[in-house]
Amino acid sequence: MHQFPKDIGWIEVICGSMFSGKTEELIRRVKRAVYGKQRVQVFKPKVDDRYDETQVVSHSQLKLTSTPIERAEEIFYHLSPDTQVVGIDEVQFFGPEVVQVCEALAYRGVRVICAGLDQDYQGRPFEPMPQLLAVAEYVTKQLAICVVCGNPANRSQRLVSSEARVVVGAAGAYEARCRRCHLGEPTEATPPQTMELFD
Ligand SMILES: Nc1ncnc2c1ncn2[C@@H]1O[C@H](COP(=O)(O)OP(=O)(O)O)[C@@H](O)[C@H]1O
Ligand SMILES: Cc1cn([C@H]2C[C@H](O)[C@@H](COP(=O)(O)O)O2)c(=O)[nH]c1=O
Ligand SMILES: [Zn+2]
Repeated sequence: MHQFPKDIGWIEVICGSMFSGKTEELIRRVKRAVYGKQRVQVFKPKVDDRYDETQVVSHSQLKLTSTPIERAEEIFYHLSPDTQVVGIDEVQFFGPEVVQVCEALAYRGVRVICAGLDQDYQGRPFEPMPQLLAVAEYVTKQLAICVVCGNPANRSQRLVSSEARVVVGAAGAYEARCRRCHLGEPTEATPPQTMELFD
C-alpha cells in the first residue's frame, strides 16, 4: 500500500485563561487524530498534579493518558520514531527551551498541539507562551465566562494569597474573569450561584 510522505509538521497553540476550554480542545483534537489512525503521544509537566499525576484532566473531567515530564527536552527520550502527533498540556510550565523542542518536532514532520495559559494571574504574558505563539502556524484563543458579570473572560483571577507566578490549582484557587472584573492581586471568591440546574 502506498503511503504519501509527510515532509513537514506544524505547531498549533491553544491559549486562553483558565476554564476557557484549552484542555477540552486539546483532548478533542487528539481524539480526532486517533480516529484518523495517527500515532499520538501526549505530555504534561510533572508539576501539574492537581487532578492526576499522569493523566491530562479537564475541569469537566475529560481525561487523556499522558507522560509527565519535568523538562521539555525529555520529550525526545520518550518519543517513538513513528509518532505523528504530539500533544503538550500546560505548556506555560515549561522553560523557554519548549519553543525549540516544538520547532524541532515540527521540522521532523510532527504535528505539535500545545495548550497553555497566555496570561498569568496578574494579566502579564506567561512566558514561554508569547514566543511559542510567535512561531506557531495555528493559534486558537479560547475564552471562559466571567463569573462576576457573565461576559467573555480572558483572565484568571487568583483567589489564594501568593505572589509566586506558579501556584498550581483549580476552582477554589482561581476563577475566570473578564478584563473589567479582573484584579491584578489575589481576592475573595465570587459567591456561588444557587440555581439548581444540574444534579
Ligand atoms: N467560568 C467558566 N467559564 C467556562 N467554563 C467553565 C467555567 N468554570 C468552569 N468551567 C468548566 O471548565 C471547562 C473547561 O475546562 P478545561 O478544558 O480544563 O479548561 P482550561 O484547560 O482552559 O482551564 C468548561 O467546559 C466548563 O465545564
Ligand atoms: C493564572 C495562573 C495559573 N497558574 C496555574 C493554575 C493551574 O494549575 C494552571 C492552569 O491550568 P488550566 O488548565 O489553564 O486551568 O496554572 C499559575 O501557576 N500561575 C498563574 O498565574
Ligand atoms: Zn466580568
